[in-house]
Amino acid sequence: MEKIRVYQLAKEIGLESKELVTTLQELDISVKNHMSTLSEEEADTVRELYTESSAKDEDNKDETSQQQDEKQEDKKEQGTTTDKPLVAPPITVGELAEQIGVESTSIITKLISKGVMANINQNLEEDSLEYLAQEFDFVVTQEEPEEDEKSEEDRIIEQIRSEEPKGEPLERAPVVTVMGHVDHGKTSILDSIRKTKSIEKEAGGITQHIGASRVLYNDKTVVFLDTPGHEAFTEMRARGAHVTDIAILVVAADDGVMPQTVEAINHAKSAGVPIIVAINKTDKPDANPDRVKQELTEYNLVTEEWGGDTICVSVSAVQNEGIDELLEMVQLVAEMNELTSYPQNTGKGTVIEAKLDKGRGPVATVLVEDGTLKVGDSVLCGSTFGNIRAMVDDRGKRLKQANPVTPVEILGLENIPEAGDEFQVVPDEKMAREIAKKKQEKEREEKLKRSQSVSLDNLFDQIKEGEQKELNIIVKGDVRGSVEALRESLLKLNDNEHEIKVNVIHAGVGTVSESDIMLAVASNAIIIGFNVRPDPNARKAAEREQIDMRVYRVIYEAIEDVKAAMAGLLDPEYKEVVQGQIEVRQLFKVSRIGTIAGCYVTDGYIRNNSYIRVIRDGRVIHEGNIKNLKRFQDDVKEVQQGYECGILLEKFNDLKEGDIFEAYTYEEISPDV
Ligand SMILES: Nc1nc2c(ncn2[C@@H]2O[C@H](COP(=O)(O)OP(=O)(O)OP(=O)(O)O)[C@@H](O)[C@H]2O)c(=O)[nH]1
Repeated sequence: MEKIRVYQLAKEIGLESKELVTTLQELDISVKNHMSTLSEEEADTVRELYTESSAKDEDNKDETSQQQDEKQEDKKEQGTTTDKPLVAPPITVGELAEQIGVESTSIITKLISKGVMANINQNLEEDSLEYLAQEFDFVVTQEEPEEDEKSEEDRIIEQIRSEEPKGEPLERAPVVTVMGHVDHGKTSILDSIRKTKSIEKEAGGITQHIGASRVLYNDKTVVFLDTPGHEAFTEMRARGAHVTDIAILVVAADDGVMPQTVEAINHAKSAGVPIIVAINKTDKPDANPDRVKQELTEYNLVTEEWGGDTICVSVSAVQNEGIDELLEMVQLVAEMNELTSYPQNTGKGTVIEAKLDKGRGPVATVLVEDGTLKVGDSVLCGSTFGNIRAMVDDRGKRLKQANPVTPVEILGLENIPEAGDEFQVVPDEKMAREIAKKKQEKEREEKLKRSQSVSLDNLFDQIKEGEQKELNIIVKGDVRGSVEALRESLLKLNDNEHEIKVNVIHAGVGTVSESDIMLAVASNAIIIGFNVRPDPNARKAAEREQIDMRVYRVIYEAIEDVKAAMAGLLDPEYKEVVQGQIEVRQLFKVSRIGTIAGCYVTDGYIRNNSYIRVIRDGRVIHEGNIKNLKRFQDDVKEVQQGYECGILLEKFNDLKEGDIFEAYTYEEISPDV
């Protein structure tokens, strides 16, 4: 039987897709969004309804809301406030999802069923929040910070915002990030979109690479962030910025789902950003889009033609094919999420990138997400400030003012802000300077206090204090089998009666990378590695961001540690401290002695009593002791970074050039007083 998509039927009967989705849901016809399909019969019912009886429709609505009211009453009666999560407004859909541990899409769906259209970056109104509290079992607190605890900055910004929103909301352009595995064609898709749809075609300008660019499709603008990949996306998120509205996941049709595809899926999901799949390279003879769709189902991305609600578009970036449909889908999803802004508000938004230009001083590209930014405005931008001296858009055009959502390069800041920093127009420069100074001090203090990120050591205390209701874990391992085994065992911990829920937000094969650390920061997660080590940059990032990262060689031990931490029984007396990284450059086989490794200390130092982990291609292949540490002919106690040395390991000779030794030791943890 012929099937029809919701948006097609909506077009046919002259309705907005979202209105039709709401009506269908009220009629108990199971649809998720505009891409869901309807049977001929269901479509006919709807057609009849719209031609015959709109009154009946109204009745249905009343009934549903009455039922909902009753349900809410019931819940109110049963409701206790003891162990429910506390949620304090103002809060966005995305933040709420994170706080109460549900998918943002579930919240959005619930809101739609109540006739409220929201996207994940939208602040929830009191009514909606109360309604969601009933549905998801949390408690809304009105906990405002004590008046005198509020910083000057909060007070001023609050005052500015208290007069908002001003005027009517206007539809705003969606902001899109392209993600996917290396070489699957992210840049090619972006290029093809820009080449065929760039606004410059109409305006005659020249594209400037300022970090984000606009394209025009169906007379509507779509903003693309120029740096593809989930790393940049999550780095911004880790800094608290929620810029992306939609993620395009690029998967090459001849290669299928690869490790970074999975990473991108999990990064987008944990941010609650809707995913549109672009199956690329469909021009290749060995392209197999069906295999890609099949593989995606493993990650709960089921294409709508197979009954799911994931939009998959076949494209060929090199032949510019499918690009129109891809943009059409982006606009449909944007329409469903009802992205709006208030151009009459004071300008605010997010920094996309920033640099120091020799001639022009600090230059930042910002996305104006709400309000209007004008030349001459005083702005607070992260912990710096300034007066906007000039603005240039992505076509190299000088602007006097910028509306949402325009990417603009701004000049006039005192210092270089960071990507992900928020900017806000404030009444005058003096105020901006004062607030910025206070903000810098506060940031310094906060940096010192930042040990509050979750760790197995403080988990139990946080559970007791009600701060932690779930434990997010990122699992990395050497082979898929062990990653899956570890993931499943961790999830089984949910069967026990612990007061905390374990979520594995990402599980992947390979070393722990910097992007895993960023995901951990953005999602307040710990990292468990199995037979893999972090790369040096990841280790430094984990230290800087104070992420709890643990590496095991036995699955059972990892599970036991998490279990013990949940029960408050983890009582580590020692912690591992990495001393240095050493590269094996040459091997000397000496009979009766063994293999001596000619090494170079690339980072830190090594001692003759260090423990050594031998790492090959990111995998741990041996752990043990040093038998001999030498500089030339002499035994030495320590060798520092930048020096060569000879190392003979105890009980291990199966070395290869290029192996990495990680030197480490254990330090006693002084008991808390
Ligand atoms: N045949 C064919 N080749 C494509 C298509 N899209 C991209 N390629 C090729 O695939 C290779 C990788 O494309 P990129 O666009 O650089 O891929 P990417 O995902 O941005 O790669 P990284 O930036 O390295 O992560 C290039 O050689 C492209 O020419 C396509 O639709 N068809």
